[in-house]
Amino acid sequence: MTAAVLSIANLAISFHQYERGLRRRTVTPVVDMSLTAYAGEVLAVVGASGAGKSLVGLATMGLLPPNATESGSIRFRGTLVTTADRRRLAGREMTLLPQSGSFLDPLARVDSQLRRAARLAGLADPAATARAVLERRGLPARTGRLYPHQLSGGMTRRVLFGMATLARPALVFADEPTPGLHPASVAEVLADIRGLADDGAAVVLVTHGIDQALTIADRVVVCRAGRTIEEATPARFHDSALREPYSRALWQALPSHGFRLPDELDASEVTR
Ligand SMILES: Nc1ncnc2c1ncn2[C@@H]1O[C@H](COP(=O)(O)OP(=O)(O)OP(=O)(O)O)[C@@H](O)[C@H]1O
Ligand code: NI
Repeated sequence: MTAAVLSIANLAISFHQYERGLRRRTVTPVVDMSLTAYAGEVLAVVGASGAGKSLVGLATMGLLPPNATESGSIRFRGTLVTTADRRRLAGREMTLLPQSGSFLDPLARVDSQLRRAARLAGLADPAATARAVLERRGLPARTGRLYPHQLSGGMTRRVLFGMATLARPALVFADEPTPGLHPASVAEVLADIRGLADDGAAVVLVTHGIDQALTIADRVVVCRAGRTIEEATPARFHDSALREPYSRALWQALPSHGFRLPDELDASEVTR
């Protein structure tokens, strides 16, 4: 039986901002998002820039800024989790795999950051874990002595991947882990993500690379303007099976389909 690791239902996220003159303004970038990620599966989350995908990841990890309010529910392994619960789970039983190395501390060497992550995850021997992560990710031991700015793009992403997976989390929320990487590294990231799911984790993969996601995902959720509007399997992610015009437009805009954009959608909304 596959178990739901993450279940998000009707999530809405608003921000309260004070404008000049102390007038309060509320913006609601996430209106109604629902998704479920199962153990052993890759759930791809796609949609235009600004649709609210990253905010869902931050909310899942309990990392929304203090001026955010949230409604709806988030369950981890069937249990409703508050923001405090999520923070306790983050870094241990669920992790965020961020897009860029700016997530790393620029002033700390790689090995000390890996040790810190291992301590946070409650692992017994942080130093041994740090060494093992480098080896498992195919990085020479001396990588540990380097600072983030001394890493190449491919090395950075291996370190981030190693950091996000060192405690074998039940859930990995990968937020656009591939942009800026050359094709060989992209293939490696995707294979690694598939491997995490095959080892039993639930993986949420936020991506603009729909064509690549379709090759490794079990299901695809389409978001638009703060709502999840449709879910499909890769086999049914095509013109004639998708229900929503917007989802069909995403499919039509895939490079393999010649960037054919319908008139009612402009290119900036569909591609990036
Ligand atoms: N702290 C904040 N205060 C106010 N608005 C915010 C805040 N953080 C995010 N937003 C807004 O929420 C919207 C959704 O942002 P989010 O980063 O989740 O989009 P996304 O779908 O991940 O986009 P992309 O594909 O470009 O990464 C954006 O319009 C953004 O400006
Ligand atoms: Ni994002």
